[in-house]
Amino acid sequence: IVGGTDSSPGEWPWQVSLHVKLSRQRHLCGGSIISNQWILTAAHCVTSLANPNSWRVYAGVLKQSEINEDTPFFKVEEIIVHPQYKYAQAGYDIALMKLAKPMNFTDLQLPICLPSKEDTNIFYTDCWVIGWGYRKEKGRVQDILQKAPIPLMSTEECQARYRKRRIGDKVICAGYDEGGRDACKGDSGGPLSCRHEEVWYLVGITSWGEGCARPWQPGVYTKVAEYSDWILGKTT
Ligand SMILES: Cc1c(O)cccc1C(=O)Nc1cccc2ccc(C(=N)N)cc12
Repeated sequence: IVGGTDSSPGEWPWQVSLHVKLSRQRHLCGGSIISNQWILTAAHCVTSLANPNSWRVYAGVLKQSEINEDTPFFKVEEIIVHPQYKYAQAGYDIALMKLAKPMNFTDLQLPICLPSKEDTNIFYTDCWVIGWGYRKEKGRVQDILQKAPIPLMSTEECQARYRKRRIGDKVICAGYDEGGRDACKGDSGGPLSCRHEEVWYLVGITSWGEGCARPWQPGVYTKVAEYSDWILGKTT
């Protein structure tokens, strides 16, 4: 996250850290708890490593430094990538991870609500992007989970800023024209969370952007409301 601040314990209980363990282990992406056995993330996070056994899901953590060989994690039983995904900029950047065992919910690990597909007309005004990603383009993974408030942008405004790209209706953009606050590499797969009438909704999944926090280059997020049928079809 560029231009963010430290989160507090339990502030974002649906945020998970997705680690890959090969010879070494490291944080690759964020993800969101949507039920006791399912994590929603970005397809571009998992296509690099489709083998479920290489992944470790850490829930209820605030700092990466909390994670060591003794820290409990969830194994992944199954990874489902959207069938139309090719690469992030082309959309469909969404994937599901099924945990090998259902998790117990605690104050530090809880699910976030999915928006209903009809809610495409709610205008969210209290949205935040979170993650352990870079604080600048040539950065590195951060220790303390960062948060930043980000205003949503209309598809027309977003298309006007990304003239060389096709900004479809299955993505949602968020950012500041003056730049300075945005998601970045390492935040991918994490939630764009919006609070509406005291309830938090998973409005977007961090997907891509031209650089990070550049003026006139907003962040592009998978619009979760457009995938509720797909998600429910795969998880129920
Ligand atoms: C290509 C690249 C890097 O190599 C390092 C850092 C950023 C980038 C980059 O251009 N964009 C990005 C690469 C990977 C994930 C990203 C996630 C979010 C955003 C965002 N701005 N909301 C930009 C990303």
